[in-house]
Amino acid sequence: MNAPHTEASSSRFVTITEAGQSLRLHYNDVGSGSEVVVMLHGSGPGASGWANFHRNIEPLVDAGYRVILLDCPGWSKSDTIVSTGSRSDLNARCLKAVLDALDISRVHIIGNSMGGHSAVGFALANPEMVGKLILMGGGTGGPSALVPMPAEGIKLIGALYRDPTVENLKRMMNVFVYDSSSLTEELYQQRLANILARRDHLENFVKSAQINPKQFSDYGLRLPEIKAKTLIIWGRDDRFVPLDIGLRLLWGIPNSEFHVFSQCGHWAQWEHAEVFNQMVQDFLAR
Ligand SMILES: O=C(O)/C=C/C(=O)/C=C/C=C(\O)C(=O)O
Repeated sequence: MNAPHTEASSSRFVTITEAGQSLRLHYNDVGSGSEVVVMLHGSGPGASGWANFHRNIEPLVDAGYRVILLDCPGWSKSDTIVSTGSRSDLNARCLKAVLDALDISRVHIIGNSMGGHSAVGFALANPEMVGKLILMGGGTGGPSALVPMPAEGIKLIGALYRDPTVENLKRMMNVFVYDSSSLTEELYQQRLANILARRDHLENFVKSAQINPKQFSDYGLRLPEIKAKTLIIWGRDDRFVPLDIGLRLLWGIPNSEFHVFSQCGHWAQWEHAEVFNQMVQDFLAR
């Protein structure tokens, strides 16, 4: 039996140029299939590709895919940045530069929250490079028709960025998932360590939001341009990016379908990992 892949054994760096500035970005590269799946993480403090998707990597690698988890600028071991424009477009440009550097011309993308916004930004800018899209709890910024914005979870993320204490982390994580009893002390400590390891990321996130509070583009009017088959997945109980944003994606993206988990918050790929993994494999294989 093969040894399981680890964060350390799959850890890689690549240097790209973004707006004339050199950026060293971290990614994990797992598996060796000819079809590539990129996973893009969310915007919470301490998030990373590995932290967001560790329950989803192995099944896809076992199914024959190469999985690339990009840590966006401003997260984890990637260089820090102040984002003054659209962070979704910034991440999309960085992903394009990374794929060019790795000589990869076509990918499927799984995006979680900010990662979903960035995946849509990438698909709009580089339609010929996208096979299929899987968007969870994200895909466009812009208003909810039902829930006052910013949603309660997003306000708690802001508080944690400004004041990174274990109390604020627990307050945020408590509304992050449907069943907070599934969150272990080990998970909290790991996440807090990730957060405190990069104070520069925290400061720059706060600075970015002060300069431009609308970090995530509203792609609403451009969604019909997306030709890629798209699977939209949401938690019914998402208190960060409300469910009706998923409906906006379904209305806008011509070739899309929508799956909603009950008893699920903002982390469908973690909270319902087994069903999620099977659904993703079936969708990619269709
Ligand atoms: O404000 C938005 O639209 C997006 C919010 C996020 O991307 C939040 C994501 C949080 C995580 O994925 C996390 O692991 O903390």
